[in-house]
Amino acid sequence: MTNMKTILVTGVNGQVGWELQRSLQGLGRIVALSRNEMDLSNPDSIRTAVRQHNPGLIINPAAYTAVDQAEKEVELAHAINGIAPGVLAEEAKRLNAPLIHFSTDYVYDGDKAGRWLETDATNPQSAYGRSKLAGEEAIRAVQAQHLILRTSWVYAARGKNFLLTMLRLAKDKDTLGIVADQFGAPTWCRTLADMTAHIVASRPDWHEVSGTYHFTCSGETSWHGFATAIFAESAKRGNKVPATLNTLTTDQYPLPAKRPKNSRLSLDKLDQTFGITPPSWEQALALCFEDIR
Ligand SMILES: NC(=O)C1=CN([C@@H]2O[C@H](COP(=O)(O)OP(=O)(O)OC[C@H]3O[C@@H](n4cnc5c(N)ncnc54)[C@H](OP(=O)(O)O)[C@@H]3O)[C@@H](O)[C@H]2O)C=CC1
Ligand SMILES: Cc1cn([C@H]2C[C@H](O)[C@@H](COP(=O)(O)OP(=O)(O)O[C@H]3O[C@@H](C)C(=O)[C@@H](O)[C@H]3O)O2)c(=O)[nH]c1=O
Ligand SMILES: [Mg+2]
Repeated sequence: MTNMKTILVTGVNGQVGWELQRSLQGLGRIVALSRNEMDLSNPDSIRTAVRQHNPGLIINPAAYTAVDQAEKEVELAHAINGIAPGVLAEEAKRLNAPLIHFSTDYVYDGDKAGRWLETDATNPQSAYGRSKLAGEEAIRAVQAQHLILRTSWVYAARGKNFLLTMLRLAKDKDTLGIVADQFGAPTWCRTLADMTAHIVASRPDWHEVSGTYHFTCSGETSWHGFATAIFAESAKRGNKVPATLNTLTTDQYPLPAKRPKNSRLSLDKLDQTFGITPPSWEQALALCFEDIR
């Protein structure tokens, strides 16, 4: 089709960027760029690439996602996660195109009793979380049409993630210790990509829906619960799994960056605005295992 709009996707080799190419098929002419084609740490590179393709929609799943490393590379993380989203928003505004951006549960401090609402105060506890919050604020300041989609605990059958770390550790360890006092929703990258495509396909009034949304699989668990489910799925497929999964407290697994204890995000706004009820994290995990085989 000649009159299909161009959809520009950043970070094509990332977990979510990779799946977006697949899920967006048929919704536009997809231009999915790697770091070589658009370097988010360089605003001029961003402007040049956007102006070359003149997209009708920009989707930005690219990010600096190494949470512990970000404590040491604060400036680089800030450039990619904090500055670049604002530049993309300015470019989107010039083109009168919406920007769909991904953010994180790590913008919250994790100290709430119940599920977080999008209207709750943010208070990031890590350099990564602060950089992602800066990116959100930069987008909102531009006042372009945008969706900021806060997701959590993203995994895939490829890339770097907790699921693949667990499967790797299982190969030579019989006992693992896993944090059991941090709660959230593991989210399959394909669920994210499919829900994003669903929103795009529904052709919303972008001005009306502009704003910030929680965007995860349904349900909740701890990292220990997630690991337990991962090994249950893996064992079903005849793989060797650890005999013992010990529960750890956060204090027993010290890391450079502080993680939120409660990352449980309310999905009510997503349902009310777009009529989306995400699959449970358990359902999505089983489907992801089909993809690994
Ligand atoms: N992973 C998670 O658990 C969570 C992620 N999120 C957010 O969701 C989004 C998607 O995350 P996910 O797919 O997991 O991320 P990944 O780490 O899998 O992918 C990130 C992508 O960003 C690219 N990238 C990094 N730096 C640059 C740069 N300077 N210029 C251009 N591209 C760059 C990487 O490129 P390259 O391949 O070359 O390294 C990579 O392809 C991000 O916004 C992230 O903050 C939110 C909550 C949880
Ligand atoms: C490998 C391992 C981790 N853990 C714990 C540490 C930590 O609390 C938790 C998760 O560890 P990870 O380092 O994989 O997760 P982390 O990199 O913090 O994952 C985060 O990434 C960013 C990008 C986000 O936006 C977040 O939503 C979240 O997904 O599991 C164990 O308890 N035992 C282990 O053997
Ligand atoms: Mg990590």
